[in-house]
Amino acid sequence: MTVHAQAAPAKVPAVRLKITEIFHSIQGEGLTAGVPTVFVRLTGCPLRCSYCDTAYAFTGGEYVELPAILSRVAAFATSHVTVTGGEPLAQAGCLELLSALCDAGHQVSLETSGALDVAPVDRRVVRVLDLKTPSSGECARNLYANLDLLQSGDQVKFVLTDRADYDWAVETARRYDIASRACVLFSPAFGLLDAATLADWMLADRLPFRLQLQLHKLLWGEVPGR
Ligand SMILES: C[S@@+](CC[C@H](N)C(=O)[O-])C[C@H]1O[C@@H](n2cnc3c(N)ncnc32)[C@H](O)[C@@H]1O
Ligand SMILES: Nc1nc2[nH]cc(C(=O)O)c2c(=O)[nH]1
Ligand code: SF4
Ligand SMILES: [Mg+2]
Repeated sequence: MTVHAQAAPAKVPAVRLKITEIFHSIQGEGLTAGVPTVFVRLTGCPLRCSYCDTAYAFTGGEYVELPAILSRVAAFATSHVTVTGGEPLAQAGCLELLSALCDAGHQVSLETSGALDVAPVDRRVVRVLDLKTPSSGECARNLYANLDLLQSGDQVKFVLTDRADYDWAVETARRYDIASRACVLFSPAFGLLDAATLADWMLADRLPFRLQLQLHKLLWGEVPGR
């Protein structure tokens, strides 16, 4: 009897993502501020917001395969995980990463600029959607169709630099009735808009939105990996 050599199974290339850093910190933003969290920061962003505090993630980074990312995250033994960047959705493998983190039992959130479609994001992930304000210089990139995809627990964030941004954010939140779909966060651009001034504007206008300060910067200043 002739024995035929079996063809080796085709090798499926492992998903790999370009990573700037994976670190353990206190969640500084959004509804879980204060909760110990692991951050996975993906490299690269197609936007250039004027105030961006993470320009060091635009370039560089190292490719890491998905299983290695999962074990680096697991090593921190922490339930909450935030995938951020750069713009995480700019890498196709981000979708698989998000699902794999959920499958591993983590409570996962995604920080995204709102410029890319969130439709394919795993339903188990909390979406923190930034709507870029005029002073960011990237307002034209906002994908408003994303607002129709928000689910309970999701958050919409406006980072504000001045009064014109504030007025625009109030009007935009009203026009799209965002508060009925998600928690609305108003955050001062760090060092550019005084937080107390923003708080006074919000109180004067009786806004039912949440003031968000970047807790990690109050704790440690503006340093990478925090
Ligand atoms: C660095 S971005 C990464 C995720 C995504 N690219 C985005 O813009 O949402 C994470 C969050 O930090 C916010 N952020 C960046 N620079 C900031 C600053 N100087 N002050 C306050 N928030 C800032 C962004 O608006 C965004 O909500
Ligand atoms: N501590 C801490 N909390 C954060 N929440 C969102 C962050 C981000 O850069 O997306 C961030 C960050 O960079 N550090
Ligand atoms: S989208 Fe996010 S990472 Fe990109 S420039 Fe704007 S704030 Fe920075
Ligand atoms: Mg940050």
